[in-house]
Amino acid sequence: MSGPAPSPIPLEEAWARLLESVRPLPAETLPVADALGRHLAAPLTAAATRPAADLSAMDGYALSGPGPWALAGESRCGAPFGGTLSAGQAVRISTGAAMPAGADRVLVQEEALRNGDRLSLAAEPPEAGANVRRRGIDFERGDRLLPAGSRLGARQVALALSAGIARVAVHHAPRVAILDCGDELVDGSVPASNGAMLAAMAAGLPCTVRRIGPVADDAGALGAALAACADCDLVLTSGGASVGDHDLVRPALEAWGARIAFWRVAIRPGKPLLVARREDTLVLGLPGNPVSAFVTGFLFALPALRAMLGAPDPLPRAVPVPAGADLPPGGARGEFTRAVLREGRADPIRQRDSSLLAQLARADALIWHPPHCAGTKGGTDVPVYRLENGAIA
Ligand SMILES: Nc1nc2c(c(=O)[nH]1)N[C@H]1C(S)=C(S)[C@@H](COP(=O)(O)OP(=O)(O)OC[C@H]3O[C@@H](n4cnc5c(N)ncnc54)[C@H](O)[C@@H]3O)O[C@H]1N2
Ligand code: MOO
Repeated sequence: MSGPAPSPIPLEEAWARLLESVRPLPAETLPVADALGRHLAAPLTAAATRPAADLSAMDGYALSGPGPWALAGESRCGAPFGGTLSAGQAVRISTGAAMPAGADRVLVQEEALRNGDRLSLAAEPPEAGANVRRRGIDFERGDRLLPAGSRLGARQVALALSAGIARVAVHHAPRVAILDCGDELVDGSVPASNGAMLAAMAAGLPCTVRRIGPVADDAGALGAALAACADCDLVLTSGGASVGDHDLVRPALEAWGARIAFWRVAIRPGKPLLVARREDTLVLGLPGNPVSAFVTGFLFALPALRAMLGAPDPLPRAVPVPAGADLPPGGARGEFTRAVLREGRADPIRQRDSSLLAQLARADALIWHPPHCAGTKGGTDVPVYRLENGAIA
């Protein structure tokens, strides 16, 4: 790609082209507890039935037939009652303990009158099946529990372990390199905060991160830094992505043999975003302005990582939230306005300069204002991306 800078492409097109450029990484098999945050490479199928037997849902007495009853023993978790009850017999039972053969209901202990080994009712008799969890009501062995692509969070880890699954096939964790680019970062006159910020954003996902640089605005230095990233799945650069004389990321990528998928997106902040691929390495050239680096990291780098991890739906999701104030009509670029969520509204932050970290740090959402949209009255629902969790539930 050479000559004048191309026209920025719409956000939706940029997202589509990004997702075309990313494939889930190959699968590996891991112990379930080590697979936290990974996405399944194959469906999860129950290897056991849960509950494995009929269980009591309450502490009380398992009953056989009408009362009064004679106590015949106890069923505890891990120590079930071995015999079979006949009508007029009961056993003391704990929550989660196996129902004895011959019993069909549980009387909760608060509704029982006990006199030695004799048991009678203090209230209405329980109906047949009362307070019993039937075998297999959660799932049966062989049931399809989760489809391929599901993310293993805390609840899914618990489900897999409960279903008797010790190891799972998941997509590999991406290897990420993060490069800070700019002479002012090398000489220390500007702290290289973008790299640390992007590494912190990536840390919410399973991946390994290598920080490189700061790298000088110099074709040789950039080329050497990129060459050190050839084994990575994702390379994030920040800075040097625009059109100035010292914005060398694009030519350095081309010299390295990368193919540019697109450069420049019609969003503010974040217009200079560049996406390229070299063999199995995806490169996202993020703009240097800190808010631009954050917004493009949020909108493109986190989704790219999620897609590599095998997420079927890796893009952030907007939710409708009433705008806390009037918003002006949209321009040629769609605008991601930093906002503070307060009392169910998204209060826009007025300052738009993409270098302002103090405003970014107090924001907890982005309001999306599409290109050329009409002005919006305060109180009207607008699409809002929550910043926590990368806007993924
Ligand atoms: N003539 C034009 N100029 C600019 C355009 C344009 O279209 N035409 N686009 C503007 C937009 S929009 C953005 S955003 C910036 C992005 O520029 P670069 O990606 O080339 O970034 P730099 O020029 O290298 O740096 C910009 C700014 O950010 C600071 N920076 C850079 N890296 C870091 C880092 N790792 N940590 C903290 N801060 C960093 C750098 O010191 C600069 O202040 O271009 C506009 N210009
Ligand atoms: O797009 Mo730049 O990111 O506006 O400042």
